[in-house]
Amino acid sequence: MLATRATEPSSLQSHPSDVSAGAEADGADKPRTLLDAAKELKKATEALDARTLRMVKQQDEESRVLAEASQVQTNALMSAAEVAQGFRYTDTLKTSWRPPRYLREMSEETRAQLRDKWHILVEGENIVAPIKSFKEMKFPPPVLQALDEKGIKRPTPIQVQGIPVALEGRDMIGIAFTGSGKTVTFSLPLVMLALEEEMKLPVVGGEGPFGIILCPSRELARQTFEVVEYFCSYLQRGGYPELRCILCIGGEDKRTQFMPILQRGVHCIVATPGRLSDLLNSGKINLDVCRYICLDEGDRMLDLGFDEEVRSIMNHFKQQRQTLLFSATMPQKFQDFAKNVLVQPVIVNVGRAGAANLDVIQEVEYVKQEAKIVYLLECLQKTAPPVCIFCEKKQDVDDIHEYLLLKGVDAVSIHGGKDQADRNKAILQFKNGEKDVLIATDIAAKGLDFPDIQHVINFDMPVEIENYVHRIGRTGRCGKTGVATTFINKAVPESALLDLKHLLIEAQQRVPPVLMALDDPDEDIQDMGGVKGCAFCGGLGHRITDCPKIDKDARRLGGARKDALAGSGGYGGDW
Ligand SMILES: Nc1ncnc2c1ncn2[C@@H]1O[C@H](COP(=O)(O)OP(=O)(O)OP(=O)(O)O)[C@@H](O)[C@H]1O
Repeated sequence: MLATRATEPSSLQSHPSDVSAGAEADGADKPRTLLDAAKELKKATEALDARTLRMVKQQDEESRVLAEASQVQTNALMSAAEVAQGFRYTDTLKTSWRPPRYLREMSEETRAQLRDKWHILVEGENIVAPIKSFKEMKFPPPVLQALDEKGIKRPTPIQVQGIPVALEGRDMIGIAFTGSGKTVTFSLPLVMLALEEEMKLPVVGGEGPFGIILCPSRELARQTFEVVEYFCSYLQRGGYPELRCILCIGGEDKRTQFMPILQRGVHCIVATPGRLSDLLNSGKINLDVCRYICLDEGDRMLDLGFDEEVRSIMNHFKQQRQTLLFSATMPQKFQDFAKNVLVQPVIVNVGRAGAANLDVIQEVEYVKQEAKIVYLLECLQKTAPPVCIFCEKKQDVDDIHEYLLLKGVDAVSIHGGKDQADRNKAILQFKNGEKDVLIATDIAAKGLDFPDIQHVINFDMPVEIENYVHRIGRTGRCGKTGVATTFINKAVPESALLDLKHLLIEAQQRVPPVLMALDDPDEDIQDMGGVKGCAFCGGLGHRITDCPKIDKDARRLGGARKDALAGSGGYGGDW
């Protein structure tokens, strides 16, 4: 019995079996005594204890770091009154929308099979069946026509499940690859809610909105606003009532922006958090009848300095609202925390949150710092335009822009330091195909839908792997393929390189020798407590205790929030 038990730990650890092999070699003809077996067992147990202790310590430390880091995010989704009173809504909101009868009667087993077919993972209770066509989602004819004319014939997996969940009024966390059609998933239910309200009782001056969509950048807000307006305009042309939408973003004149519309009553608002929060606090807009809020790039919104603004917006709700969070990157633990504040939420997940879009061919090249700008020109030859170049620093954006113009490349650039008119013009020219190359900071990395980008070049590797996923996601959108090239060198922190290595492995891409040679984190630690990689940012090459993002948050919580972020050339306030 003792001898059998002694062999168990040795299969888990290399040391004990080495010892045992050594013992056999030393005295091959000596019989193994019970004392030998007991010694081996002791050694193996000690090694096992040390490993368990290390893992327990790591898990404790992770829970502590995570609890601190996530406090800001969770509270941001509740109003001050709700937090103070410990008040929770328990029932989900109801809408008049119902799926077709045959879907209502569909067995759980068939629902699960359909979800498997589309690679959709769901979590939550009483989840509506996935619906394979927009017609069966019961959109009115003008909406179906609008979709069709945009080339949107069949729903993508996130739409198949996400749209019915949102139409039913459920709180939701939607996670799907970049370019997989999340915007339509949260915009159409808002339009339908506004239409239903308007048809019940027409909006009067000063009233509304019924729903808001928050976006982390002005450019993304404008793009989403255009999508919402597009559907509303088709409805009106099709004989339905006018639905009025406004875009509330910084850097533009408020009066011309929307004052005349507010005087007539507004149905939908698309906004950046800073500007909307200002307008609410100054009493120009109210959320008295509002019952829908969607945070696009929800995780980024709450961890990049918008938490105060989001919380301040939440304070203006007078009733229960439907809350939706969408992103391509939403670490497991963020989902766990969001689940605590949403009301019976449904999580709809297509692919691992934070995974790269598989339609993007990812190439990584070692380029010395001083050679990067010259090599960039060669790299631009890889594909036809349009091409996006991303940099961490505003200064690099300006330098590359100047260099490419000198070399005769038709390029435009944007970053947070440019004035809004220049930013709008650059985006418009690039979207229209008038310019071949856009050079940008992460300001353009999230959510922007440029048609048919062929190639994304990362002039430098972002420290946060999520930014990498969003950047390369500007290409390979909605079923098309694209290429992403990333320059790396000694200046890139090892944790970023490790995250990149594991992301490439996951996406079955070629891993260059320089990344292959990196020492991986301990395997036990890599996949521990049911969390693969970092619980906070989703990076696969490090744990939360070494997360580069938490460092930034710590600085932020220390009071230097906007400055620290503004310096990065990326986020910061309402940009
Ligand atoms: N069902 C569909 N069929 C074809 N094209 C679609 C469909 N749904 C959306 N699209 C188009 O796909 C493109 C990408 O959609 P969208 O911008 O919503 O992606 P996303 O998932 O929000 O990406 P990101 O994570 O980068 O924000 C858009 O041009 C959109 O019009």
